[in-house]
Amino acid sequence: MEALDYHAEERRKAEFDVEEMKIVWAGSRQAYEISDRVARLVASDPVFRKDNRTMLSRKDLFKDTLRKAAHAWKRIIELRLSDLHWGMFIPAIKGQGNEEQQQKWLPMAYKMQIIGCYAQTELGHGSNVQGLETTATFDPETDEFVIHSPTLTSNGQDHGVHGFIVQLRSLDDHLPLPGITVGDIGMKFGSGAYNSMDNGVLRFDHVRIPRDQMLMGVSQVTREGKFMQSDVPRQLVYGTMVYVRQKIVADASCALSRAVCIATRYSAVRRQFGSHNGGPETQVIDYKTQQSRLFPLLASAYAFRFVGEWLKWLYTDVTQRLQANDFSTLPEVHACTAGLKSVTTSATADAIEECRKLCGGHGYLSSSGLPELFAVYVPACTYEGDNVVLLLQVARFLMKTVSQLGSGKKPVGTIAYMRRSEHLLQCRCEVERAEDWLKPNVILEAFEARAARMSVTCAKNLNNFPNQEEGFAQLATDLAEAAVAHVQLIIVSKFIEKLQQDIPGKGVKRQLEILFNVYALSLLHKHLGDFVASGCITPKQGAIANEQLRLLYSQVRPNAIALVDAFNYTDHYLGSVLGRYDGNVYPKLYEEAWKDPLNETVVPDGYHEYIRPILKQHIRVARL
Ligand SMILES: Cc1cc2nc3c(=O)[nH]c(=O)nc-3n(C[C@H](O)[C@H](O)[C@H](O)COP(=O)(O)OP(=O)(O)OC[C@H]3O[C@@H](n4cnc5c(N)ncnc54)[C@H](O)[C@@H]3O)c2cc1C
Repeated sequence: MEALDYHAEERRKAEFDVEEMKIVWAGSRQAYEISDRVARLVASDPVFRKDNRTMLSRKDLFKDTLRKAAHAWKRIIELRLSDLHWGMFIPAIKGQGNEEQQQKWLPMAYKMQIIGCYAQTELGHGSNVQGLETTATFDPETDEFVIHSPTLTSNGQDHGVHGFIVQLRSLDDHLPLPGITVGDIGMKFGSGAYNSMDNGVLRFDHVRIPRDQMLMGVSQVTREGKFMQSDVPRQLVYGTMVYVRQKIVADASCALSRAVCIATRYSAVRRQFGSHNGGPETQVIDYKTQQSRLFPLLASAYAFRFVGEWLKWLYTDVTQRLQANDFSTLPEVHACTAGLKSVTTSATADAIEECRKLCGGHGYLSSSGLPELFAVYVPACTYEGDNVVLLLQVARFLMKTVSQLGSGKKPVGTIAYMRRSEHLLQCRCEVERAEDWLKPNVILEAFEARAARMSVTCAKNLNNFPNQEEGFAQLATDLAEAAVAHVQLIIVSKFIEKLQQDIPGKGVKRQLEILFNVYALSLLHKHLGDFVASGCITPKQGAIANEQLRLLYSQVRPNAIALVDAFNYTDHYLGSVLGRYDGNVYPKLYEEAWKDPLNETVVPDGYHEYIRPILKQHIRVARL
């Protein structure tokens, strides 16, 4: 019997080759084949079952996650799959360790003979790394460091923040070693999500480690206790930073596309109002308000995917330059990756919540998959640099660039547009009709002009303060907004570069052009105040952009289901009744409800104890 597909009609409407779009989304045919194979392997393996997660206690959830991780590791070895992406421990050794240390620690870490974490944040300090209080004091008599928290002892000299490898637990019985207090920080946001793992709480009480366990890639302490910078330039650590941020941006496109896939499929199944003569009600995806909330998110998922792809290239480029002792692009790369981390993660966190609302009341059910996705995703706005703190770093870079404009120092890479600041500060947008807003060069210039003008205005306003730091503190909000404008320009320009490539497949490029226009014009609409206030466009041109956006939504509509099918997500990966590939939502929602332990008895536990006595009592009306 042929399987039911409630989305079949939607899929027939698609105007492009979905299989080809899957390859564009994955980045290459090979990447597509690998991700498809791994996703199917995981989906068909009962150990990776996840439909019961929200019913498990914290301890069972944690243990179940360990079981899955161990099984995943076993399967990776059995099937000879290549590297997993390791979060922070391995990148820290790679980025901060010297060659000898890398040779010693990395093979063990890759084989999981040692499992590490990255412990930097303290209760008192996260963003302000210089404010960390744990100390490492060198003892020349024993050739050891004494690691201690909080600050009690010191040799009187502060040499800044450095990485150390400290063994926390015994490799035999997993007990914490002497002087180490280690545990879990406590229950975290949401059910499932980060509660499936332990985020550590850790204290050191005069813990001694050999001197060579200080990560000595960029600075070192000699046998005599002399602190020295190594010959290797400090900037080398930036390679690791670009790698980690590139991964975070790629994760943003995954989380966002996952939420959008659920909301789009459900919006095509869900019907409300509009029935004529007993006919079917309107699919909610046909409401313009639904489209104007959903389609920009769909377009953002593609935009983040492409900028993430470009970041992979940037990582290779930076690595090659660093090896050749060329540090010229580092400030720009640092600002660009910090900004992209901030903007893509904030947008994704907001988008997941919007997708929950787009699914109405059912979006609030755990079985929609959205609550856990939200809980898992939102800390990305905080870890690896708080998003606001990162934007302010970008703003500092922008202010420096503006201040150097007259000096002959040419801005490079993603800030190269500032070379044309004279033009961008006075150019006029030439849009007269709605279709003028479809031209990539028109959009690009509007975004460049907005970013340049906001930065230059901030730089001018800073001069009104007695000193730069005071100005920076007072104007922080404007500066963060200027940084957002700069980063959105980067995303828009990388989408344009993607469209300039050869993209095969019937109708594929056309769909991407439509999505590009939706992405850029919806941003323009959202930030209309910036564009108009900085004089980049007139209010009328803003209204015309909105008109064009409405037309674009109608073009996305018939392709919406196919555009989310192109993500190639298995039902197992989505973990959502609402986002099922076949759209068979209602019977499955009903089935899910009966799995809840509350439904194990028809009379809930607690009724006889608490509710019945109230119902059966003779209520005495008291006179006050
Ligand atoms: C799920 C999760 C996993 C984590 N994993 C790790 C890990 O493995 N290892 C590790 O070491 N740490 C980890 N962390 C900690 C994380 O890196 C820090 O929480 C993060 O760097 C933010 O620092 P903070 O907590 O000090 O925030 P704060 O800096 O205290 O932020 C509080 C508020 O102050 C604002 N703020 C701070 N400074 C400024 C400023 N200069 N100007 C304007 N506003 C400012 C922020 O925007 C924010 O709104 C993890 C955190 C989470 C949530």
